Amino acid sequence: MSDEELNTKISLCDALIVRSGTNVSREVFESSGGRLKVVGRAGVGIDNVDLSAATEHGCLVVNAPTANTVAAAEHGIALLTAMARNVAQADASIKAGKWLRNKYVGVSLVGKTLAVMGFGKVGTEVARRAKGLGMHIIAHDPYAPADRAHAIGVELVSFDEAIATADFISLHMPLTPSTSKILNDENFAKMKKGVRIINVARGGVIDEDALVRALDAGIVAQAALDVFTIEPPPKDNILVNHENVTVTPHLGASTMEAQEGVAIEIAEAVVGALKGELAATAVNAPMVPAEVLIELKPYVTLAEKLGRLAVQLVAGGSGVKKVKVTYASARAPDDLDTRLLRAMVTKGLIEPISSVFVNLVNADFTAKQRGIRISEERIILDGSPEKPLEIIQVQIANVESRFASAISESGDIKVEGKVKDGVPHLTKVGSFEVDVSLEGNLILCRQLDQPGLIGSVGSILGEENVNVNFMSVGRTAPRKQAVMAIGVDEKPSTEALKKIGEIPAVEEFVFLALQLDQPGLIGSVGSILDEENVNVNFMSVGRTAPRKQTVMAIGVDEKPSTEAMKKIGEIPTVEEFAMKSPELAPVIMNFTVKPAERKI
Ligand SMILES: NC(=O)C1=CN([C@@H]2O[C@H](COP(=O)(O)OP(=O)(O)OC[C@H]3O[C@@H](n4cnc5c(N)ncnc54)[C@H](O)[C@@H]3O)[C@@H](O)[C@H]2O)C=CC1
Ligand SMILES: O=C(O)C(=O)COP(=O)(O)O
Repeated sequence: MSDEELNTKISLCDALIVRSGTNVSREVFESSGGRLKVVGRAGVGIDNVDLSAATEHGCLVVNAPTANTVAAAEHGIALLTAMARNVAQADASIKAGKWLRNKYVGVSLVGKTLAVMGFGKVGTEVARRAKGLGMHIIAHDPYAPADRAHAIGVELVSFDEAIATADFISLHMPLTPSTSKILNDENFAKMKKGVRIINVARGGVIDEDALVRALDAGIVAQAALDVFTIEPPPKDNILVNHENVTVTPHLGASTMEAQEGVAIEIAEAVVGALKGELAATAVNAPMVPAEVLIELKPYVTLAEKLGRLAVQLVAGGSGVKKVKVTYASARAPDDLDTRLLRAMVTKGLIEPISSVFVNLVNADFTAKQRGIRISEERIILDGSPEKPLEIIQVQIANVESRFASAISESGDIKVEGKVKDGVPHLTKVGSFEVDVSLEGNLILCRQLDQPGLIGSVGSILGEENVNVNFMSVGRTAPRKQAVMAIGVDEKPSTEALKKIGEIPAVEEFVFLALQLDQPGLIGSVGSILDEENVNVNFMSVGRTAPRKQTVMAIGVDEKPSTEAMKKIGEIPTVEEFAMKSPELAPVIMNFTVKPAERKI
């Protein structure tokens, strides 16, 4: 596809898998209209993917970092040996009808010094193989641990020492702003006369014009290049046509084995990412191992809900700028990765007040863009660190609240929660202790503590058919002020909320939506049938738990058209459905709908 074609078609895609030849630019993310969720790079180098744009759009980027390592290293060795013995040039001359034994006298490798620049995966494998050829290996890598190098008999040296002492220099660092054109006129001048250069990393790490000058001046005797600043290079490229340069068209990863390996590695990573799993090879998001993720799952939900709750307590007009998240845990700080939790608090804080989609990838970016500063604090508890966390607390500073009781002694909006039996609970609002599971929506209500109040609120909600799933009252002292937290499945009508506000003992109250509204399933099915003039004579919904899976049974007088059935099947929340033949009518339907567990 051309760039234009990719930009046009990308809005139809949830995922994109590329090699180095596709430029995944900012325009690609912008053209995707938010649909693109993951970019998979079937290889190592991600310099062809605009990572900042991906991050800003909440699009995960994953790569396949290991499956082509050996292929790239083998190609590096192939270029090294081919260059030293003029294999490519000699081959071309013979095919041109010549027999030039004197012209193509080579150099030996044994005993020569090879500088491996970038001692990562490929660099290490090149070093191992070159040792087998009897070469002396030095390496330069500012981030590689010296003991890993020592373990395979390689000495880590400074950049200047590496380039000044080497007979051969092999490049294996990524292309970044700090490695761009790192081999330039100044550095070629420091090299041993007659040095030979191999590049299977990225063309951009060499200043190609400077390399031509160094070749012409005899500083560099030969170069072998698999990669170029512009790929494919223009036909009249001086470097490509230079006598002393051996070139291949970016073949480092191109073996049958490596391509099969990266294909599998990237397919698994992309499928995992689309299922919402965190990829182990994520490039622009924290990598969280699967076992940590399982353990943190309920805390992740708690963090998001606390953020969602806290921001809805902020009075309109007061901007959220400073947020503090406090984690109380018996675990040592480096034993608890809070990046995921912080990202989820951010998601909870931002989503109710904007249309931005926030995920682990763009949480920090989005917060920064909106000028929200999120700081974190740890409280180390005594005791056994079986649970990763005891308490998560979210505080919003310098704001007014719609619910004055949410303001703590320190003047901040403060909410606190715990995970109990795997379920997130709200345990504190301001300085009031409460205990309410954060499964549905929430009504917070401050009242004078007096008998009969719970009953009044309960019956207003009951009349409205609003299911109360949890209720908890925390008070400062008996018959003084109390905060009542009521968990409700549905949003009560404005009328019902007004009635609650009118109960004389209620001093203030607030309704907080903790989950995004789901599309009305009953309404969707109903209107499809209505359009078709199909009379619905019965409808019943039974569910296992609020907002979980539901089975809906619909009695209809007429048989809906195939078209209508198809439309029902296409409603996104419908997982499966079937129609019993109307010929079997009358059908006696028996439903056993378990009442939702009530605490009052
Ligand atoms: N020609 C081809 O087909 C292939 C090319 N590659 C390229 O090879 C390079 C290396 O890949 P891997 O070894 O898998 O990556 P890697 O991430 O394992 O290793 C890169 C190493 O470079 C080091 N490094 C970073 N900045 C440096 C600097 N300024 N000076 C020296 N070292 C520095 C890093 O610390 C790291 O150890 C990448 O550029 C990659 O894109 C990889 C596979 C195939
Ligand atoms: O993995 C890399 O970094 C490579 O350079 C391989 O690129 P390719 O997938 O062969 O276009």
